[in-house]
Amino acid sequence: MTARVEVSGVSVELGGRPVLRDVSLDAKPGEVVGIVGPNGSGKSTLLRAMIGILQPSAGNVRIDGLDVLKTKARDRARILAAVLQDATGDFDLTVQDVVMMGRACYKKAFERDNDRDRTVVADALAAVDAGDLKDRQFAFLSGGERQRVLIARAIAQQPRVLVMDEPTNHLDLRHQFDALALPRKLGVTAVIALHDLNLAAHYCDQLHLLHHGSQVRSGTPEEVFDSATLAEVYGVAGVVTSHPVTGRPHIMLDPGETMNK
Ligand SMILES: Nc1ncnc2c1ncn2[C@@H]1O[C@H](COP(=O)(O)OP(=O)(O)OP(=O)(O)O)[C@@H](O)[C@H]1O
Repeated sequence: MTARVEVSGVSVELGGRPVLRDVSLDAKPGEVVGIVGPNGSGKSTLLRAMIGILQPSAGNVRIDGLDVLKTKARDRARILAAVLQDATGDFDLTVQDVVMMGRACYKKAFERDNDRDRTVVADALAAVDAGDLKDRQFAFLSGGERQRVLIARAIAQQPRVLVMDEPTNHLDLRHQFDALALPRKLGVTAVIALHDLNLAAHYCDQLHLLHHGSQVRSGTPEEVFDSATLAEVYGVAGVVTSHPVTGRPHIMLDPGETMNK
């Protein structure tokens, strides 16, 4: 099941300072939306505001018309799941237990896990190629293994919308591709913060480029990326070409030519 996501005029102040100003996006059901921008531009803040961890000073977030920020956490968790940056936690739990936490939003307090929960958890682990990790202690996993398990926990919520902050962190190449292909495979709408602009261009239907908390470009990858924008926002020299195999926009950077030289 999938959903429309509408972010309208969201602004956030942190420590008495505006860190996000008037950000809007509209994702049609099943779309993959990328949030890009340099360090500190407000990507994580936007995602945190979208999932109700941060209270925006203005604006609202709607999923199929439902005001996410006014929805009870438990109801919200059935609709929207998140994988946040380095939310590794030092759980003294097995991998299966951690992923089972994703089922909590469907249960009453102290309700036992049932066969359906176990099937959903096994499927979620298989979706991130982590089935063989299920009995391992979460705390002793490698960074990439942990990241995949946390993605599995989000999948186990069976959400309509998946919000992911740098999901490719710690992942090897194949698992990066798998993680970004996952929303389409599951048929959910996704909003994903990404640093790798080529991955963003490949996997996202629409991109929103943040700079100093403002939304400076929005549109398809073709519309958002050009040499002038790379120079202005990232301070790097590069050309935007077409990927010879996929035909998607592909950025070729000249690392020797940063604008800070
Ligand atoms: N609790 C806070 N109090 C004050 N300022 C904060 C707080 N949390 C974040 N900020 C600031 O808000 C700005 C946006 O941070 P945010 O984490 O959203 O950026 P980002 O685009 O996700 O960056 P990165 O690419 O480094 O992950 C930064 O300048 C950051 O220092």
